[in-house]
Amino acid sequence: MTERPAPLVEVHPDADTLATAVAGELLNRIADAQAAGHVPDIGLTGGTIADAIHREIARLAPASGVDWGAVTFWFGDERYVPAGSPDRNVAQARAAFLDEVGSHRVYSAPASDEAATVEESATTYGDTIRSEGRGDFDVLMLGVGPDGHIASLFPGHPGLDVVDAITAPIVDSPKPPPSRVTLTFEALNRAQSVWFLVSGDAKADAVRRALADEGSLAETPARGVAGKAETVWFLDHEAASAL
Ligand SMILES: O=C1O[C@H](COP(=O)(O)O)[C@@H](O)[C@H](O)[C@H]1O
Repeated sequence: MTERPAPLVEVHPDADTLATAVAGELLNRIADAQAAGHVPDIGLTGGTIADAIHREIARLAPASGVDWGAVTFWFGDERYVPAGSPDRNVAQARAAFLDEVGSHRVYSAPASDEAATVEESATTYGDTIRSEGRGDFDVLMLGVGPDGHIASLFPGHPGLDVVDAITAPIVDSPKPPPSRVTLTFEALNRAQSVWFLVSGDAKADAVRRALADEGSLAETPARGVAGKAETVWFLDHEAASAL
């Protein structure tokens, strides 16, 4: 990775205030990009704090001035399960805000009833990124697991070693469901802004390891991603408690 700005840490009192702050900041970024004549590419994530942020986006959307037809949404990872499954990250985001705001520029890896294999799903998603996107996210949001995983890049997992590809199939994820598609480090590190979203004391040690001066990417995959223009860790007090 080329030299990147040092990460910033922004600590909020609790998960609710964190969600409101991130949602408001994202809406501002999208509106500013659109005002400058740009159609931003935004990377979404799954997970608990992401869901709270998405619901805040829906609440704040009417006053945001965002043109929902002029912003493209992607997912850092997706679960290879049937399209109707609530386990799909895209299903979670659609239910929380995408359907409500009427966003149609939404891309995720094909579901298990849309692609014959998880490998095919990963290849198709990579092709879609090349054909429909710039491959350079304006803002990429990433949840972080208690083990330090981001997207579907898990500690000690072969997915960490994929190079020369922007997507990878994951067949034995330690967190269910086992079959997933993830963006690789190579793709994640093309983002201008990377925002890590973390709440709860169960993740405090992962946050500490990710931000420590020394440490291994194999143990804490979150260490392997940084934005070209900025990296911000949005934390609540509990997630920041080991810093
Ligand atoms: O499996 C996943 O987990 C992480 C974090 O989820 P959380 O429930 O611990 O918040 C998420 O960022 C990732 O996109 C997802 O597929």
